[in-house]
Amino acid sequence: MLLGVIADDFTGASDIANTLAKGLPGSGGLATTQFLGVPSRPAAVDCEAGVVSLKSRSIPVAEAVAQSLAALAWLRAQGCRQIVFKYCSTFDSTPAGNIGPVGEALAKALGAQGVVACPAFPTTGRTVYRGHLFVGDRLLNESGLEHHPLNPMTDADIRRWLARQCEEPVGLVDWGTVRRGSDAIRAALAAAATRGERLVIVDALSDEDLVAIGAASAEAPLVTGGSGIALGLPQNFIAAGLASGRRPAFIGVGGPEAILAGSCSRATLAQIERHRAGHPVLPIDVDAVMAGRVAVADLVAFVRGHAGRAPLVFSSASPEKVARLQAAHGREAVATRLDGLFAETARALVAGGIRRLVVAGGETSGAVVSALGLDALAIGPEIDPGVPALVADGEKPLALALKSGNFGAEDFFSKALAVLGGAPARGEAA
Ligand SMILES: Nc1ncnc2c1ncn2[C@@H]1O[C@H](COP(=O)(O)OP(=O)(O)O)[C@@H](O)[C@H]1O
Ligand SMILES: O=C(O)[C@@H](O)C(=O)COP(=O)(O)O
Repeated sequence: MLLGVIADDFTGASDIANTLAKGLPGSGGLATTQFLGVPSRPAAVDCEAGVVSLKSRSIPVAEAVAQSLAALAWLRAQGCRQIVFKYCSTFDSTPAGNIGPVGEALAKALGAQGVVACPAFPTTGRTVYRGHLFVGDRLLNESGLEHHPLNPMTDADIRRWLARQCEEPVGLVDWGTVRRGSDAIRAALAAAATRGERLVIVDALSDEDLVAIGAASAEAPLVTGGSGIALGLPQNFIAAGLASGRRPAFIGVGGPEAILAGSCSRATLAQIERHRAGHPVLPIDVDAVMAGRVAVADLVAFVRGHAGRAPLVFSSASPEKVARLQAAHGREAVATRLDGLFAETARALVAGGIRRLVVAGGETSGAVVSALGLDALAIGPEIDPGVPALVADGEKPLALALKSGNFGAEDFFSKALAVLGGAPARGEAA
């Protein structure tokens, strides 16, 4: 394995796996596998990039650090020459962590200083300018992310936000330097390292900026960021003759389908509205769940009763409703209960024959995929930016889409089911 990624949630892991598998147009990507948790056995010999998916974004700092270091140890044992720490393009974290502590721990373990920290993902509207993160034309803290159920993002100055999580000074490479290209970026990172800056926010406004940052990082033991930070990395290995850039063929999976949504993001709410116009949907009554009046069997019965019509079950709700539910039942308690409900429902559905499963939400996807007991996923074509089709091999293959809350066009759900079934994806000839 050439490149190892430690991702702090499962949707984020498939997002960066997609970037690495795709590579740059014309030059190809790396043969990439998404692992679910730290594997207990070696990777296949033909795996060039391995993405270890953790569920470490919103857990206590010490646990996140320990899990990330365990992932690092496994990736190094597979021979990785470079490590990426993947976090959210909207920098989801609390002032207590976990991006800073995990980033610093990995950097110390690898002896790295002046480490890139760049969540930019311009295709989905995330850009970084003078250390401030924008979502579209809004600052992060006015983008809707300030209402996130677990990690409300209330400061767009991510250098300041990261510094609150870090023990060591946080640097900045501004866009004026980035636009001068990879040599200038490399020199600025080296200067940051000599000043004792362990993590360095790097501005990026476009894919060209990210490719330049990737080229500047060819020899870096560690880079950190959103999936955009991986845009230029496969090319470093291909240019060095270490990888071929060829992509394995994707074979879709037919059979019964279900959609589960626990994300409360704006994008997911809009996708639910679009889907409910033509398909059966079951909104979950969260108060009833908390009172024990709604259970797995109710959700499973709904999906089975609407087989073949792309049934959707969702707990997603507006910020006002989420705030009311959290005040009534407790933030953690609601999230734990709902994540558990989706996980058990998915397990029952797959045991009952579901072969195509779409899940919306990072925490939700982590809970679902963990419950399914899968250990590795092959990366298929991109459904929408940041969301690939995934296939778990086995006696009966299972096709999955794990959608980050904020990703995907309004017609995402039905499009995802079609691509999982083998229909042509974005940019592919019919
Ligand atoms: N109606 C609701 N009220 C409160 N919390 C909810 C509700 N629905 C889902 N949640 C919780 O909110 C969290 C959403 O996070 P996640 O699944 O990561 O979505 P996203 O990808 O949008 O961040 C989950 O832990 C989920 O259980
Ligand atoms: O970087 C991103 O935006 C995504 O890959 C991601 O991590 C999103 O997380 P969720 O919104 O929790 O799915």
